[in-house]
Amino acid sequence: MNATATPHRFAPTAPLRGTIAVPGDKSISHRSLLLGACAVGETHITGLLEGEDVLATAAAMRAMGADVERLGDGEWRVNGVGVGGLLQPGSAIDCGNSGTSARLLMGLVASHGITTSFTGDASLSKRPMGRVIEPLSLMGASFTASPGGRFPLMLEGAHPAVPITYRLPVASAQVKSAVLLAGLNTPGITTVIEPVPTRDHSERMLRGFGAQLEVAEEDGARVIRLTGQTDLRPQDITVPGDPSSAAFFMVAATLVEGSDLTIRNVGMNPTRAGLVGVLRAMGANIEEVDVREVGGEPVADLRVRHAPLKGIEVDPALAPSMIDEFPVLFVAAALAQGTTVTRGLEELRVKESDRLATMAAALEAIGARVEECEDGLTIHGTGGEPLPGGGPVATHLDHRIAMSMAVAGLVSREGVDVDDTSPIATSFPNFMALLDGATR
Ligand SMILES: O=C(O)C1=C[C@@H](OP(=O)(O)O)[C@@H](O)[C@H](O)C1
Ligand SMILES: C=C(OP(=O)(O)O)C(=O)O
Repeated sequence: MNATATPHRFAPTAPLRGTIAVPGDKSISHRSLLLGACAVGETHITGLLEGEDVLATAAAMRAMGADVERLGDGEWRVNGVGVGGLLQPGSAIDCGNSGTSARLLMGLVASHGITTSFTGDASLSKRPMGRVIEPLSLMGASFTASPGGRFPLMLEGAHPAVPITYRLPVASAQVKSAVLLAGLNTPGITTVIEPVPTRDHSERMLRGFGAQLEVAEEDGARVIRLTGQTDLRPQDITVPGDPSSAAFFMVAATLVEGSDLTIRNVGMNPTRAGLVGVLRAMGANIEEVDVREVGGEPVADLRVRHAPLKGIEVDPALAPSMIDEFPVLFVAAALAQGTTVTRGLEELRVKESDRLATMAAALEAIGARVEECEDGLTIHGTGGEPLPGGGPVATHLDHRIAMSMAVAGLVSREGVDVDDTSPIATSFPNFMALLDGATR
């Protein structure tokens, strides 16, 4: 457990009602700062997620010469240094708990004449970095990593870097984005081949910033070609609400009887929205109201009313479009009628915690019936009966485990003790306040 752990008991509550808005999308927030820093002139951002992960990216961009300023709630201004203009930071780049900061920043630094070390917390220091070290080494960067290709590590950027064609061996938007960001300051064309599509915010935003980027469908794969060393134009960015944060409220309102909750302004990019379809297939009542486009991303208000769920087999092909939502889906499955089977989720083992093992242990600790296999969980639901509850459940510095088990507490008999809620601040600082407000 974390030295400054903040335990909390989540007890059964009143139904979730009214209207809430979740904070800005974490992936888009990181990228707004990174790309804003690579443009010349002023990028203006509204709705930026002010979670610890994104603040780590903001601090890194400042340390490398960008002028990054908070103007108000979620409103930020970035005066960039231009493509290739990043400076040597004065000290190590601390990525905290954030895999996205770690991998995207390594990509950016890899094609600059910068030598710097990267550090992170105990969770990030266990996560694999070999997946970005490999392509960035092919581009000419050199690395001295901790055993197993882990943090802390030292990166010596290549200047000039070498353009590569890289086929992603793992479905990861972070690896794709690391190579593309390295490609920004690399002469020639950097190509990423993506056999399994992952979130496409980097491609959308690079285009929005004026990068020369083309996406083609070739032999069943997405092929992304970026021409390096062209200027980026500063942008006005409106960050939509994070569907991965909305997920906790979608599941909570579905499970708690009597709930009728509207979640405003949720990003519905098809590469992110897998959970909505899966919950609907289980019987959830989720209505998309006022579907619109905000800042180049589809957005909707979601009205979620309580509905009984039934277990299903989740198509493994959906995994990338809901990769961060599985912990809370497991909670929904634990309350469904019948069995839910998930497979193809080996990536969950290398997130902030091993999310298959952590969720299996946490759900079992509160009385759910779960079987864990190498790449998924099989969960036998209660058919709507509350789970017994109990704990304390171990969250292992993983915000999504903490929030998922908070939702489980709402539909338990005794409540659920979560050993540490402090990691919630990495992605959803006002989670507890929104939950209190919606259940009052
Ligand atoms: O690119 C991104 O912003 C992210 C990609 C995903 O990670 P992987 O690329 O490791 O799948 C996701 O789990 C993470 O929360 C954010
Ligand atoms: C996996 C996650 O984030 P990251 O990889 O940025 O730590 C997440 O937010 O669930």
